[in-house]
Amino acid sequence: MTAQLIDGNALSRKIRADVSGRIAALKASGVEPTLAIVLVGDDPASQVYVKHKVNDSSETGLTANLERYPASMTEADLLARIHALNEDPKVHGILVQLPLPPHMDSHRVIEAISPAKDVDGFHVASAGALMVGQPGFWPCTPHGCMKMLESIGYDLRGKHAVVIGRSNIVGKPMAMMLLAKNATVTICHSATKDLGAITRQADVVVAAVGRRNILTADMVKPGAVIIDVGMNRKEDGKLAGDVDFDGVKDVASWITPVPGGVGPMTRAMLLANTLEAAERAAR
Ligand SMILES: NC(=O)C1=CN([C@@H]2O[C@H](COP(=O)(O)OP(=O)(O)OC[C@H]3O[C@@H](n4cnc5c(N)ncnc54)[C@H](OP(=O)(O)O)[C@@H]3O)[C@@H](O)[C@H]2O)C=CC1
Ligand SMILES: Nc1nc(=O)c2c([nH]1)NC[C@@H]1CN(c3ccc(C(=O)N[C@@H](CCC(=O)O)C(=O)O)cc3)C=[N+]21
Repeated sequence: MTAQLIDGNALSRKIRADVSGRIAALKASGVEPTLAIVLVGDDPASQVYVKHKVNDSSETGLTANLERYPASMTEADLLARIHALNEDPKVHGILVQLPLPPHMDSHRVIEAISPAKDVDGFHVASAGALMVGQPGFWPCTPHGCMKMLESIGYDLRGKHAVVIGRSNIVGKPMAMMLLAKNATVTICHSATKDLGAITRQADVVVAAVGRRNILTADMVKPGAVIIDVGMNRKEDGKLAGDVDFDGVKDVASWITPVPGGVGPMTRAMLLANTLEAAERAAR
């Protein structure tokens, strides 16, 4: 069996086109949807990601204001800047690129963002809203994964979904979203014993660890759907996910590639969340 590809580039293009149309409508009513992107320090990967986000924004008609600060910036100064952005009615979304320099407390920084502008969905209020099923911003990566499952018409009800990884920004919210769609959810992490015994029972596996080949063909039930969130650099500098793609594609029914899978979807959902923030502010 050879799995079909869930093409994140193609799906994100559709979502961006839809977002783009809604942005144009909002602009026609006099509102300029605006995202503030705050980058502290000079982490090379963060620079690349932020550049992507700025390009995505301008392509869809969103105004992205990139603010760059030196790694030496104090946490107090960053918090003051966030408070100013919270108060600024022209700014609808605030994204503070992670990781922050080690002398800063990321939790404290994220909690400073107004939940109404938390387009990353990282604030505790956003996490709580997701958990209890109230409206709020959903973290972009797991939300993008749900859109990918939706795009293949996959009905999660009663299915066993296994999430590998339990971070606050990917694994845990992913599990909540799958649960909300009536899947039976298992969350695995670094203390999980015999990961393969669990993943072999899965109808859907979401791998979000950050380690290559965490999921190999022998760990996959024939016909399973595989979502690969991982982003790793190979020795040759190329990107690879957490899944042994070449092996698993012969067992799975659907699989997401890396690159061109979850990554572009994460970026599309950021645009969608920012538009949503602007639409709410306009109401
Ligand atoms: N494509 C995209 O848009 C995005 C991709 N990513 C990528 O996704 C990956 C995960 O990101 P993130 O959630 O932030 O990472 P974290 O490092 O915060 O979390 C990794 C998780 O993997 C678990 N883990 C580690 N080793 C194992 C193991 N051997 N078996 C099972 N579980 C294990 C950890 O367990 P424990 O909790 O016990 O330590 C932890 O819960 C990374 O590669 C990251 O680059 C992230 C965000 C967006
Ligand atoms: N506040 C904050 N919000 C984030 O959402 C956030 C963050 N900080 N810090 C870092 C992680 C990582 N992340 C990615 C998003 C898209 C791709 C992506 O588009 N990847 C492309 C390839 C990009 C390339 O070529 O390097 C792909 O998979 O096809 C990757 C990684 C968002 N993150």
